[in-house]
Amino acid sequence: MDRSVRTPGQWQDGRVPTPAPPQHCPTPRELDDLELLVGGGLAPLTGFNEPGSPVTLALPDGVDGTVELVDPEGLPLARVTANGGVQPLTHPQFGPFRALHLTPTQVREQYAGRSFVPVSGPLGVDQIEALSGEGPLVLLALTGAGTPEGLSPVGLVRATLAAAGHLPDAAVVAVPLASHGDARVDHDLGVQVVTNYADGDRVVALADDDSDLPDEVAAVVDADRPPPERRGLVLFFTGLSGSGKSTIARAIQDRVLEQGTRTVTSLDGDVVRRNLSAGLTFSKEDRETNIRRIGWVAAEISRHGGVAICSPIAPFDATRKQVRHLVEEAGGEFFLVHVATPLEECERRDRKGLYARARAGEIPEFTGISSPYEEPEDARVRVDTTGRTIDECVEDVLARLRQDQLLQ
Ligand SMILES: Nc1ncnc2c1ncn2[C@@H]1O[C@H](COP(=O)(O)OS(=O)(=O)O)[C@@H](OP(=O)(O)O)[C@H]1O
Ligand SMILES: Nc1ncnc2c1ncn2[C@@H]1O[C@H](COP(=O)(O)OP(=O)(O)O)[C@@H](O)[C@H]1O
Repeated sequence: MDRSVRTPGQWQDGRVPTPAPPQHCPTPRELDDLELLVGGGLAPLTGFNEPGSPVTLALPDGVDGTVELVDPEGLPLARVTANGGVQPLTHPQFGPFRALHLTPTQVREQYAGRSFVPVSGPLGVDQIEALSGEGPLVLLALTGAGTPEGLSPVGLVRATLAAAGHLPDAAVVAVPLASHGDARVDHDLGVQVVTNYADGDRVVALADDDSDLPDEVAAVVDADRPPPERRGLVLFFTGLSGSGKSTIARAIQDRVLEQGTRTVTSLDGDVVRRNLSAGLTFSKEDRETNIRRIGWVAAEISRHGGVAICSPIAPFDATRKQVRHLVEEAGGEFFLVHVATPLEECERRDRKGLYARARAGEIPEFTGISSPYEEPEDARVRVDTTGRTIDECVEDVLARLRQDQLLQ
């Protein structure tokens, strides 16, 4: 028999392959928990969803058996069984400072006998001074989602390395201890993780400190979290068709370009629909996809310190909040403007004749006529353009931007 020929659905040795489990990409918090679970940092916990444990994993509806957890690039990291048990598959290999992500066992091999210092923010000169008499140290940079104070996870490692340069003998280890949204829980979990890393060696708690940062640390903080006027900014206009979003957005874009200190990308509703979102309809689902795409691009722009000006209708509150979350996670500032021109005025303008066609039933699911618009309650500026000049409306937005020190 030719062993190279397999009956479809059979391995070479005749076994029938079991179907691959569904894949799921966890949240950043869950990915951090997974890394600690697999490495033994959360011992005695070894799996997700143990009774009373904050280390939980939420799976999409309809997924209840074994699941393969993948990182955002699709690399399979672990299999998780229905009861939360974790079987590791691959260790994450990429990501900044990956070499500093050690397990408690690796830390034992390299640094047993040192004193351990949990670090969640940039170290000030007084804290460094206090640590300099403590002998050989391991600075545990607590980089998990939501834990670093005023810094990104990478920024915290860079700031801790800069501080270590001021100490006689300090190694830095990155520990992805994530916040679970409750101070008490976070504290208890932190103690558990740090105890696992120190394994009986001394733990040194940092005293509160409002002293200056050493120059090298301050430079890291400044680059990682620039002041508002240099931080990435997403100016997001929402409102009915014809309310004035594009008109105001274009004028503001010109003002920012005239100042010459920022790069600007425009993500106008109509333009996006001809490019990034070509082919999408105006169903609720497609509108949400459209806004999430705009939000994703805008968040990336803000991550690099640029200004993104978006002007889609964006009628759904939950989708707008998702965009806010994406942008804030990227370190950008999300500035929502509600162009609150009432339907009657938009319909009176009817620049493109769309309202008339929608009323005639020629355009289904038209916002304000046959599709809902959910008014935002979290807008920083609300502008009703009725009876006002374009300049007045633009000034309303610019004034608030200046007040919040987001533009000069
Ligand atoms: N059914 C329906 N409902 C609303 N709008 C419609 C519709 N069909 C076409 N148009 C035109 O498409 C523009 C809105 O696209 P957006 O991408 O901003 O909409 S959404 O945010 O995805 O809801 C909108 O442009 P603006 O006037 O710039 O808002 C309309 O000209
Ligand atoms: N104060 C104002 N601010 C903005 N647009 C105004 C104002 N007054 C009248 N308009 C007019 O209303 C229309 C708004 O269209 P547009 O900016 O394309 O709206 P949208 O992008 O929300 O669909 C334009 O023709 C604009 O000239």
